[in-house]
Amino acid sequence: MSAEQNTTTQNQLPLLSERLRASILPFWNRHLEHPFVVALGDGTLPQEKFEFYIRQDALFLDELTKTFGYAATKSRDRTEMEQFGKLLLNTIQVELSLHQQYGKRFGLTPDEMAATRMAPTNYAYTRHLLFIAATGTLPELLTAILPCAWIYANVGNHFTSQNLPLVPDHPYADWLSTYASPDFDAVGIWLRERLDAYAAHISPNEEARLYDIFLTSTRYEWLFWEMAWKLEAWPV
Ligand SMILES: Cc1ncc(CN)c(N)n1
Repeated sequence: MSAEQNTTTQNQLPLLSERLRASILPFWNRHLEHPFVVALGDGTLPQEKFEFYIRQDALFLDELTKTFGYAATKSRDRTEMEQFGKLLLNTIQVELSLHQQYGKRFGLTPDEMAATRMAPTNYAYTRHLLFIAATGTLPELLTAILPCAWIYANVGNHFTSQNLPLVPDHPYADWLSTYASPDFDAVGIWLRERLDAYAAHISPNEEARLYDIFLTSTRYEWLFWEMAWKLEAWPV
């Protein structure tokens, strides 16, 4: 089956997830061009910036984990509930533990990691996700968290498999290979499948809201790189 047939069925519109991504396409590749991401990929990112990112991201992942818990409460399908449970555990066991390993490598104690305060962008992004998780519909929630999985898989794959061979002793190889792994790719694919499965039951008003949510999460993902690049702090 060709890539085109894969995302569309004959004589039909592209799938909802593809339409959402098409709507933000001008922003999509800007993630790969962000100086934080470029330096992460070629291994030149100063440790201070990566450490800042890791500390913030550990706090982010605590909140992302909760969105999977909310998702399970909004589902009526046992297989889906089970998968949300797995995603919740996976976020803690794979992603958070990766961050803790980096923390250890940088000489940070778990207490120091936990004492980190959320920077403004991280706080705002996680409030956006938690608000939708708590008050939105399941398709809204899936749409809000989809850029997290999709963009990170895109970044991981960009710097590993096809495009740039990693330099020897790349300091962030573990991070890149986690997000380039087929297991992580599968998270985004599954979220897209679920969202596309709900698409037939979504009203035009609801669909317009999904575009807005998807754009907001995508913008916050970009702002998160920016936050770490600039070591963002509360101005007052
Ligand atoms: C900010 C952010 N977005 C997404 C991911 C990938 N779960 C992450 N670790 N951090």
